[in-house]
Amino acid sequence: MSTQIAESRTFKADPVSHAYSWVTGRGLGRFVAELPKIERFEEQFKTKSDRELRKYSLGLRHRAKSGESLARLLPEAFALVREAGRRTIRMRHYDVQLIGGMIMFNGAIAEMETGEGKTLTATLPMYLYALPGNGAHLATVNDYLAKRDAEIMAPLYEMLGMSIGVVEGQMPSDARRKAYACDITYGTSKEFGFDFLRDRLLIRQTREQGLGVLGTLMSKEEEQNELPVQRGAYYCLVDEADSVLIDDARTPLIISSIPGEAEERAVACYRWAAEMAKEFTEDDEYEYDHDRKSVELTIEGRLLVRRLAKPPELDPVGLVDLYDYIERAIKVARDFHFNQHYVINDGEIVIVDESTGRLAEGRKWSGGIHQAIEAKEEIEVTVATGQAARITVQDMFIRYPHLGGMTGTASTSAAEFKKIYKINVIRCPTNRKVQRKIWSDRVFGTEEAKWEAIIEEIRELHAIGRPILIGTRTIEKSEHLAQLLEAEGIAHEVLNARHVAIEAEIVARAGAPGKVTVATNMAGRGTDIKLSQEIKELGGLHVICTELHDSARIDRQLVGRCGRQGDPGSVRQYMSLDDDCLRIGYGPIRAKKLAAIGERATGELNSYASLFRKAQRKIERKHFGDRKVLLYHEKMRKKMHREMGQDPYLDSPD
Ligand SMILES: Nc1ncnc2c1ncn2[C@@H]1O[C@H](COP(=O)(O)OP(=O)(O)OP(=O)(O)O)[C@@H](O)[C@H]1O
Repeated sequence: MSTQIAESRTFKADPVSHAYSWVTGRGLGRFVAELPKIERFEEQFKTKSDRELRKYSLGLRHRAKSGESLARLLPEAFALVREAGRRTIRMRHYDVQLIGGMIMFNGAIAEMETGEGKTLTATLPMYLYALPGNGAHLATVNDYLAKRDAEIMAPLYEMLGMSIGVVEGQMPSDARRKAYACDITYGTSKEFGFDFLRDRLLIRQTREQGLGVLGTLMSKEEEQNELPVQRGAYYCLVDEADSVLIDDARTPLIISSIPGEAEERAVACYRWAAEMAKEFTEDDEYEYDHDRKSVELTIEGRLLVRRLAKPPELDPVGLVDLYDYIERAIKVARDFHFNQHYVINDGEIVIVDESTGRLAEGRKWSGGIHQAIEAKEEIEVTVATGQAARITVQDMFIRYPHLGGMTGTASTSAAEFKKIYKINVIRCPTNRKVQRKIWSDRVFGTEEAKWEAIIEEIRELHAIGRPILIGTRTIEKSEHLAQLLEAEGIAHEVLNARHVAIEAEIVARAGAPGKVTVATNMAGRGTDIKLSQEIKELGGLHVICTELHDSARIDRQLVGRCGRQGDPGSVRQYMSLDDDCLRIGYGPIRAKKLAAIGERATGELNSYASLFRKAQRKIERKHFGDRKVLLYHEKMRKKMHREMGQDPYLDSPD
């Protein structure tokens, strides 16, 4: 299949009429041709009892296990799932959702507009791939979505005799094994990846009949007769495929080896330095380089390090190392802030991705920064020990012989998907015509002028009762906007992606009359915003984008919160000449010049809008380049390991 992105097509709303009136084009034609076959089976299934449907499903399973191709079984399987959906959860898959399901079945990424019902669409390929009994996995971006989606869809699967399991963080091994033993398993890519690594370590340990690294990693009970939890990789459907396969591609999942004496000493150093950092003041004991964001102790600072009281564990540590620990502790105290750069979940530091505002689970800062922050926050210091096992998110998914994806925003990265994963992106038509109105961009000279105009727009729309959702680039900026709203006396909610479950509920209510919600772009992603008739008549939800992100995909995520399922809605993009994206895209010199123009200007500078989008494309190209380099290095690393007869996942250097 070649990379084909079909142009937008107009469809008749499915529940109203069975007849579909689209212009078939390249890429979609063969899927459209399957629809009448599915409908014929559906007619037949409508007359069957629940028991008969289940029996039919068992028959399909038997045929798949006997080697009948899944592609041949597709019309029957999809018709069964559609009928089960209608009976159990009162949702009959739209024709466009059947097309989405076929795209995902065929190893491609279905790009479906936000709100088009990806959760329901996923049941189609998941059921079909579960038939042969090798297990079908659905990877979501967080535990909350895995659990929520599995719970919603469970009655549908169960009616067809399929078992469904969820893998969550903090789950014991036997519960994990049970979840993987199910026909269908929902979980995050992080959990799937760590389970793969733990199993691999276990298998090696069993083979070597020794305790080795893992012997000490596991508890006593686990040591006895521990079995792998996974059954191997067969089919994985990746939800929010752009975010997982592209944004998180570089994230390595790492299992560390056991700390020894040296690591215990390192913990003592981090803790001591964190406690002592406050004794040092800028320009007296240390100098701070604002461009490089680095800290260097002065002579006085070094003398102070010598004088400070130290616990006995630090006796063997050289002075030069102690200077490093102190410099790092000062840097962390100055530059890394709780609730802005990181949050603490279950006693662990979780990085807040500054470009998306999303929690970057599993990611760590390097160069001892992560540990220095842990010491500052007085939580367990996870010393950087040797790696017992590692895999990148990219590698983990490449292992699945059958891979599919779904997302609202992939086509801007279609070339990258093709190049890195050899996977196509196919855009799915919408069930109802998109009614979202894109209001013209507004560009201002300074951030201050921009905020003023934003507040003005909020005030006007709020006065007529329209709900407004405002997306900011960082948590800090969302808090700044919140203060401005406070000063205006406009009641609002602020979401910073800290509590995924609660925030999903708040986003769900963002469409209520007069609601003003401020959020980083990723907060509440995957949550449906329902509108009342009254709000629809007012024009629906209005979305304000306060700045361009490093990637157009992330902007589109926010845009997609309104105009869902044919609802009315509007969007406006704001920019200012001192925005981060100009600095990152064009470098500090040109950015300074632009900012100076902005300082002098008055009123709106809307003709500059294209300059911002150009900067964004430059940043996207740079990130794509970085990811290609990563892929090359990973490939070379694995090749080297294989040539040396080693396991690329277990024998990695630090
Ligand atoms: N075939 C259907 N019949 C009735 N309701 C449906 C159907 N498909 C989806 N829906 C409803 O549409 C809403 C949106 O679905 P869902 O949240 O899965 O969309 P989404 O594509 O995942 O959105 P996002 O991209 O924002 O995550 C839900 O309330 C769901 O119940």
